[in-house]
Amino acid sequence: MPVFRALARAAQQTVLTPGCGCRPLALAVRHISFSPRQVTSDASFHSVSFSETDHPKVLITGGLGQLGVGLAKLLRKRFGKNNVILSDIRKPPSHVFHSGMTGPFIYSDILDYKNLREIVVNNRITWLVHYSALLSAVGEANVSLARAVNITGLHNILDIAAEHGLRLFVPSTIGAFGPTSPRNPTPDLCVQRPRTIYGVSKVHAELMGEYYHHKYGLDFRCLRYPGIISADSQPGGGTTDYAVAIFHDAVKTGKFECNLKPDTRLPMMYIDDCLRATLEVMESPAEQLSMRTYNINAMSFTPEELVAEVQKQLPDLQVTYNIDPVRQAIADSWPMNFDDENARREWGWKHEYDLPELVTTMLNSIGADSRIASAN
Ligand SMILES: NC(=O)c1ccc[n+]([C@@H]2O[C@H](COP(=O)([O-])OP(=O)(O)OC[C@H]3O[C@@H](n4cnc5c(N)ncnc54)[C@H](O)[C@@H]3O)[C@@H](O)[C@H]2O)c1
Ligand SMILES: C[C@@H](O)[C@H](N)C(=O)O
Repeated sequence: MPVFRALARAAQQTVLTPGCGCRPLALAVRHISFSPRQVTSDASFHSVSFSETDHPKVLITGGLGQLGVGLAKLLRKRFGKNNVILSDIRKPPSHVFHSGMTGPFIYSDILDYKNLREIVVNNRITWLVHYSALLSAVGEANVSLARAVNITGLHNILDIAAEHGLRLFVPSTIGAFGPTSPRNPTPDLCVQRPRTIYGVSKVHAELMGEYYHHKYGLDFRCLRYPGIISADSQPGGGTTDYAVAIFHDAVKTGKFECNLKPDTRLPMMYIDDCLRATLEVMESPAEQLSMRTYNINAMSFTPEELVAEVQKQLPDLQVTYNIDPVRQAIADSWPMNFDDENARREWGWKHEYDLPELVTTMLNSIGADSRIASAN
């Protein structure tokens, strides 16, 4: 048996404790002995091949967060509902779980390497969208968990993707930049010295993905998302969450308490643009991509500019400010405007929602939802 297959087999026997990610020795053994390039170049090991015309079989990790269900919906429309598997460690709401309506959901902890591999093999996965993460504010409140999920979890994902020849999407963020980066605008390539565990883990993800691409040929693709604004799903504990909360509070109570200063400028995007960008970069021919990590942007605003736009439609909205020092310090270190000209030029990125369009869409959607709720 060739040495690399013996090593790969030994690697397969390394089982990580679910939810723990704290067995450095086991990890070290796997990472020293396991070489994705050797395994993927072994045709008998990497036995399943797909023709160009096959639909991808997609696994989304961390799929019950703000973005995953929306992405699954978009991809299922495109590739068929059974070709997109949503996974998470949380219990799915019934409309997500009942596959007759939507598509498959399974439990998957990204810290459990063996379970991840089983899912990829048993379902013949070809694309992996890795959404599991702890966001900026939650990460600062629980650094060791953020380190495990965002860094150890990413290592598992990279190895699985390289081992099975997957196309891998990992989102990065405006939070991958820090106070020494140019902030207005922030280009794709510049100093990246973030001051949060979230930002550090995302720079690590960008660099590891690019390294695996160059060293092992991994088809790694990454977009740095701005703050994402959605009506149907709640944000998971980030610095930009205020820009979602304002719409719900404005419709339900007519009052909003903002946790960032009125002049804090951050790049933002409506969820439909974000998910479409993700599909577009995943479908782009490799020769169109001169880089593996791109900034994308749509708009940039401050709380007071957002409030003014919402008040055009809800003039009675009352806003107060009660600053959260943790979130404010994070926001003050992040880009104010994002330069995404490489994405626009190379693979045709174009946003559809600007600030007025965003506000109208959010208020219509939340207003309609609450009218339906009160009628019921
Ligand atoms: N939402 C945004 O504004 C935004 C902006 C930039 C980048 N991103 C990135 O996009 C991705 C998705 O973001 P989101 O807003 O949906 O995040 P979210 O916090 O709403 O959801 C993350 C999901 O990860 C899951 N998760 C946590 N630990 C896990 C584990 N051990 N195994 C499997 N799943 C686990 C959680 O249960 C949760 O459902 C993240 O990587 C995030 O960094 C999001
Ligand atoms: C910007 C993004 O990464 C996330 N919404 C956060 O604030 O943490």
